Amino acid sequence: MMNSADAATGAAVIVDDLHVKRGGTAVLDGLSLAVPSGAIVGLLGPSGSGKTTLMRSIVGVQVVASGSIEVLGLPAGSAPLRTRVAYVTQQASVYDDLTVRQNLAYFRRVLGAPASDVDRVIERTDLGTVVDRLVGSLSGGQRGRVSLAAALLGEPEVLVLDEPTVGLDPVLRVQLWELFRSLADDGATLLVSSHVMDEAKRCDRLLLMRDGELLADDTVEGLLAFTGTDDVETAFLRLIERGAPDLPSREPDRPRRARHAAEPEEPEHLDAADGEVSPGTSPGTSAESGPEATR
Ligand SMILES: Nc1ncnc2c1ncn2[C@@H]1O[C@H](COP(=O)(O)OP(=O)(O)OP(=O)(O)O)[C@@H](O)[C@H]1O
Repeated sequence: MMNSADAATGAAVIVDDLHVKRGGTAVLDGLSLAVPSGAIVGLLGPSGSGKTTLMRSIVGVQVVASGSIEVLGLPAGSAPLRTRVAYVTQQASVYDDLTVRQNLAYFRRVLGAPASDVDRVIERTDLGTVVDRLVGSLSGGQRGRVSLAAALLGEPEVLVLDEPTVGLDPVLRVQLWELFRSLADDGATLLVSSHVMDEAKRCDRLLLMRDGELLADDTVEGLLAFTGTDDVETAFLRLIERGAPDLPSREPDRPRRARHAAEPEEPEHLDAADGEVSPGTSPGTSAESGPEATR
């Protein structure tokens, strides 16, 4: 099986031996992985397994203790990536007192995207019937789509989406996954987190996480074959029973570091509580309180 983490070419994101502490506790402890270009990669794992922390690290809004993260060949969070990487957080934080169109027009200007982009993303996210409504009057699912629309402004090459389908009905979930697929078909790379294991089958590759560790980095078919199971949920349980991590796809010359080896000291520049990076890397982008479309 291919180990995407080691395929230096064709990877949009390469994470190597990443250590992150939050609240003084090791949350990611030596994580290495890669996200292939033009693919939809599902980031799955139970609540608290570190999915959001990994995504925050990849978009450059999380202080990391050690390790490296390369996005499109550049260090995560570096200035040239601001218009090339979009981040949609779990919490919608578009402006409630502006209409859909006003929100998108605002973010469009901040990003320096072409004016025609507003209509393009409205159409792509199927928001045409609510463009003149205040965002505060929309349903949760609609607000989420406004966030996604904002993230699509400027046609970012990498989209990092934190649980974008939470709270959506099955029809909307299917529509959203169809949109993700069309974005990938157009060449975008998508990293999409989810609790919902049955969404895994819509992904080109899966990263299964538990307790800040990677249990698997494989295709759905590869994962099912390796675990001898029929569905991803059972495969996940099987990996836990087997005492994973023992990644099937990892190459022998890249041994996985022992879980508690080389625990780094917390760097001096970490914020006291959490290791948040200050806002300011992109328009309205604080780590957890800014607009969810973060560049
Ligand atoms: N601001 C914070 N301060 C301290 N610890 C935090 C903070 N945010 C998250 N953590 C801890 O980091 C760990 C990983 O959290 P994270 O949000 O990355 O997990 P997750 O897999 O995204 O969870 P969920 O699916 O519930 O969103 C958890 O143990 C969590 O309690």
